[in-house]
Amino acid sequence: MTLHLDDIRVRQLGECRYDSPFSELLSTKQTSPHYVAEGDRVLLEDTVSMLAKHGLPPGRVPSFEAAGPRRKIYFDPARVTAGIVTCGGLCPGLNNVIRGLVQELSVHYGVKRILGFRNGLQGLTAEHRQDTVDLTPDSVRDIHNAGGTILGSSRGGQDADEMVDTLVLRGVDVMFVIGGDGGMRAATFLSEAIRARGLEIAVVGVPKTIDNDLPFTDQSFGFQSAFARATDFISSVSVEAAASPNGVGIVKLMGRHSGFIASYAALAANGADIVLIPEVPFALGGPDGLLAHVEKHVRAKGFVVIVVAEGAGQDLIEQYGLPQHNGRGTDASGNVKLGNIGELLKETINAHLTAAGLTPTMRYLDPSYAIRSVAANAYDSVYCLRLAHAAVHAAMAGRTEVAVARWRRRFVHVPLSLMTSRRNQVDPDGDLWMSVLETTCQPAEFGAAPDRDGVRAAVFSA
Ligand SMILES: Nc1ncnc2c1ncn2[C@@H]1O[C@H](COP(=O)(O)OP(=O)(O)OP(=O)(O)O)[C@@H](O)[C@H]1O
Ligand SMILES: O=P(O)(O)OC[C@H]1O[C@](O)(CO)[C@@H](O)[C@@H]1O
Ligand SMILES: [Mg+2]
Repeated sequence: MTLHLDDIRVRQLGECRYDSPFSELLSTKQTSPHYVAEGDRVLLEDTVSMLAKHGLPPGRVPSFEAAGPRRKIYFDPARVTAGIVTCGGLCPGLNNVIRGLVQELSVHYGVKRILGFRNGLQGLTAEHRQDTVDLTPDSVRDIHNAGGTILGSSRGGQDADEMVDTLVLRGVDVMFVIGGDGGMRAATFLSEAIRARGLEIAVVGVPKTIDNDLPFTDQSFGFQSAFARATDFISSVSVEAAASPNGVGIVKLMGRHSGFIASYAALAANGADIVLIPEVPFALGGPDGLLAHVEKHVRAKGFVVIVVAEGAGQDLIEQYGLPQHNGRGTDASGNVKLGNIGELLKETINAHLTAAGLTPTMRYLDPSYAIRSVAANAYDSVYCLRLAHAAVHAAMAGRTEVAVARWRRRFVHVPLSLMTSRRNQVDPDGDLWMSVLETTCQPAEFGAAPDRDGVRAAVFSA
């Protein structure tokens, strides 16, 4: 996907006429290696060859608006009501973001009224719109020590116009939507409905997802905490497998379409022999297939450790005739329900090794929600706080239809439409997957996987 400068421009509600509480602090600031001045921009691409390909002068090269406080702001803080909602699956750091938003809005900008909408976007429906929580620095003081979200979250569709009615009826001027790809999509539709009515309500997204499947952000918040927890399960399974006759350790980790958690956790544990992700199709049978490799490991060292992302090998489930493990339909948000690749691996490996005279000891763990319900670690806590600060600055400066993100280590404004324009996935030709291959010593491909080219084309055409 080729992006041009105009695709990356951020919408602004109007001229910034009020002095920002940060104007004095900003008076001497200019771009340095550690700061991007508000008039400067952050490059989309970061290699010489990618920049050269544009053949454009620096001012025309695709770049993001820098996040951060402005000298002048759009809203008069004394008259602002802010709204906050968390939606989709849980993610470490949701409470940290809520706390950061509330503190920044109250303490620095002097915003008096902050409404927390409950249970995701459901909280913005007509039925639930009055059931809000008043958020104050006192009420959020200790929430960052816990996982989950004090506001609750949910999946399921809502009508954009009904949500706009809620914002109008509750007097919300700036709305913060903390969500994943679905949440960012919903925020986009909400913004469009606001624009269609000519309302001056800023919508700012804070992208979250443990899957790290959102584009234009180095890593989504909570991802590090989640994969750190996942690492513990790989270590446990490795210990068990190594101590068992013909031990087979399998850990199935979240990651519907993107194998980042499986890849990073496997690198962190540095004990996996095989990592399977949705982006790299694989074959089970045949001389180079997965089963033959599993057997090789068990014969050579007595055990094998496999880390599998839940979205890996979905094409195999039907093919291997295990209908009980097939996915069925979609969830309330329209996300595809996946088949259980962990169960398929367990059954086929068990059958294969038994037939080969190596009756296995199966050690299978599916930590599932255990990795995303944890509190944010120290890294994510800092990250969440800084994202929250950036989101408040953006909203108060009248930026809208925008998400805040960290891009190439700088905080930037990304148009919401870009946040949902494609999915972030592990590139089988990229350096992360290369590190996985270097670490596990697994082959680049297991056998002649069905539709390898089709899967790759669909994933990496973006
Ligand atoms: N295309 C869409 N249009 C309008 N609303 C949507 C759309 N997709 C998702 N949403 C809404 O956004 C909310 C969150 O979406 P979803 O449940 O997919 O989680 P998410 O934000 O993608 O987070 P995660 O993937 O981390 O669990 C849901 O309430 C859902 O109805
Ligand atoms: O059961 P739920 O809440 O739909 O969550 C499961 C899904 O959510 C995700 O963690 C994304 O939030 C996926 O990796 C996972 O499949
Ligand atoms: Mg999602």
